[in-house]
Amino acid sequence: MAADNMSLSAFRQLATKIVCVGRNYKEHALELGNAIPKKPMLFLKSPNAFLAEGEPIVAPPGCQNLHQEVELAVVISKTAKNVSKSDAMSYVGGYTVALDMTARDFQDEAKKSGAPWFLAKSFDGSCPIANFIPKSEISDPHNEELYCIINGKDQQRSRTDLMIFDIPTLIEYTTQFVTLQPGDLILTGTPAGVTKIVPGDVIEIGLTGKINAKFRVQ
Ligand SMILES: CC(=O)CC(=O)C(=O)O
Ligand SMILES: [Mg+2]
Repeated sequence: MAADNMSLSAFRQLATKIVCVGRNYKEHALELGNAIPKKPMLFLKSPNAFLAEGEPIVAPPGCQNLHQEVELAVVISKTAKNVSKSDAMSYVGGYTVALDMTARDFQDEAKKSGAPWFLAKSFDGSCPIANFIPKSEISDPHNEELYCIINGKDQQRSRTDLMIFDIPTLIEYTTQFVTLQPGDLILTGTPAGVTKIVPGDVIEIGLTGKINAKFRVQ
């Protein structure tokens, strides 16, 4: 399938991993009392995390503090290993907007004990995604406005040029360690404004003028 013609279901089927970048927006790192990273901070969600529009967001068992994190996601179009920054954008097939749903109480507990964030970040349905946007529709992914509206009110809104590490840097850094495959996603980190989500909430995410998706919390 042509990389610029991938449907949501196609990249969902192809993806073997969702690489997530943490603390890539200064204001978000600071709102949770975290240090600004000196190099990209990566963690992983499995493809079980994908959730499409129409499917409900459900907190994992025992979670008392579920947070939303809206993020610009990059869809990889071809096998990528040891890619240089200057070549990196040729490995991008398109974009989408995703929610990095986070069981914040699980994460806080894991941080205290030095345990992995796996259950806080990679529970089933923890990555609601909007539709695929072909690369040709976004001339500069670092010049877009990302938003998250909860129950009709703005909760997160930010320019993507505020990312600490840009997309070529993230691809170069990641592919030193991990081979990215067609359909894999890089979630580029969330801006400030994460908050507690409760059953009945309606979360709208998007890129201004380009894409919008709506999810209900069960
Ligand atoms: C503190 C976090 O959960 C990091 C993260 O996912 C982010 O987007 O930043
Ligand atoms: Mg995140």
